[in-house]
Amino acid sequence: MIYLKSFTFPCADLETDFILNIKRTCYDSFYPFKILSKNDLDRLDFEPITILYGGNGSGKTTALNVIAEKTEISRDTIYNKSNFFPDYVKLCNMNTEEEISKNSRIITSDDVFDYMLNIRNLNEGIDLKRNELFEEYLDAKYAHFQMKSMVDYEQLKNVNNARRKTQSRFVRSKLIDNVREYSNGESAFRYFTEKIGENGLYLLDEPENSLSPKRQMELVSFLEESARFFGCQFIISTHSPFLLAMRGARIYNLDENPVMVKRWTDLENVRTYHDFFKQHEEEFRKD
Ligand SMILES: Nc1ncnc2c1ncn2[C@@H]1O[C@H](COP(=O)(O)OP(=O)(O)OP(=O)(O)O)[C@@H](O)[C@H]1O
Repeated sequence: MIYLKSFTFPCADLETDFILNIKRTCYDSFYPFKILSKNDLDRLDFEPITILYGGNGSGKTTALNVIAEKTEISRDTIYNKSNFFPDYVKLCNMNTEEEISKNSRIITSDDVFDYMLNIRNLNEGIDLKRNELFEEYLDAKYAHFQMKSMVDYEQLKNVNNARRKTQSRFVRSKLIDNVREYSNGESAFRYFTEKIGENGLYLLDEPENSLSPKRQMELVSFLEESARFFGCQFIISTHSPFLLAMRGARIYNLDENPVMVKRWTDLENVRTYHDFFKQHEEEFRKD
C-alpha cells in the first residue's frame, strides 16, 4: 500500500535564502537546515517499504522526524526538536496517493525504552502497594476493634474481611497482578506488534535496537506481511542487514552525494559483514 508517494526537502539555495533572511544572529545552529542538503537529498519516492540507510549522523532520524511532522502522524515521545524545525517543515512538500490514516505513527527507540520503563514503574507501584496491604491485613486482623458509629463501617468491613481470609487472599483480592515483564528484546518486539495495526503509514527509526538477529528476522516477516497483506506502508531507518534485505524494499543511501537508490548487497555495512563471514568461512566448516 502507498499513502505517501513522494516527499521533497528544500534545496541548499532555498535553505541559504532562509538563513540569510533571519535578522537575529543569536543562533549557533540552524538544525535541521543544512543537514540533508549536504548530500543533495531533495526528493524521496516511496514504495510500500522504503529504507533510509547511512552512517551515524547522515540524517536518517532527521528525515524521519521531518516527514512525521509534515504528515502530522502520531508519536509517543518528544523528539530532538529545534527552533527552526517548523520553518524547515513548511519548506517541505509531500505528495500523497491515499489519505494518511489516523493510526499512522512514527516509532523511535525512545518509544520502545519508555514502554519498558513504564512497565517497570507500574510493577514497582504494585510492589509498593502489596507491602502496604500486608501491613493493613495484620493491623485489621489483630485489631481490637469495636464499631461505635456508622463512620466506622468501612473499617469494620476491612476487619471482617481480614479475619475471614488468609493474608495472601486478602492482598490478592485488593491488588491487580504485576504486569508481566519481558526481556528488552521481547518487549521491543511486542511494542512493534502492538503499535503497528492494519492500514497505516509507519515510520520506524532503527527498529533493530535491542533485537537479537533471530528477532530481527521475525520483525522482517511481520513488516513484510503487514505491507503485503494488511495495507501498511513503511519508511524505515536502519543499519541492520536483515532489514536492508527486505523483499522489494527501495533503499536510499544517505552517505552518497547525491543520495541514490542502492541494492542492499552494494551497501558498505552489508559488504563489511559479507567480507567478515567470508574471512572466517573455514572456521564454520570445522564444526
Ligand atoms: N537538535 C539538534 N541540533 C543540532 N544538530 C543536530 C540536532 N539533532 C541532530 N543534529 C545533527 O544532525 C545530524 C544528523 O543527525 P541524525 O540524528 O539525523 O543522524 P542519523 O543518521 O539518524 O544518525 P544515527 O545513525 O547515529 O542515529 C548530526 O550531525 C547531528 O549532530
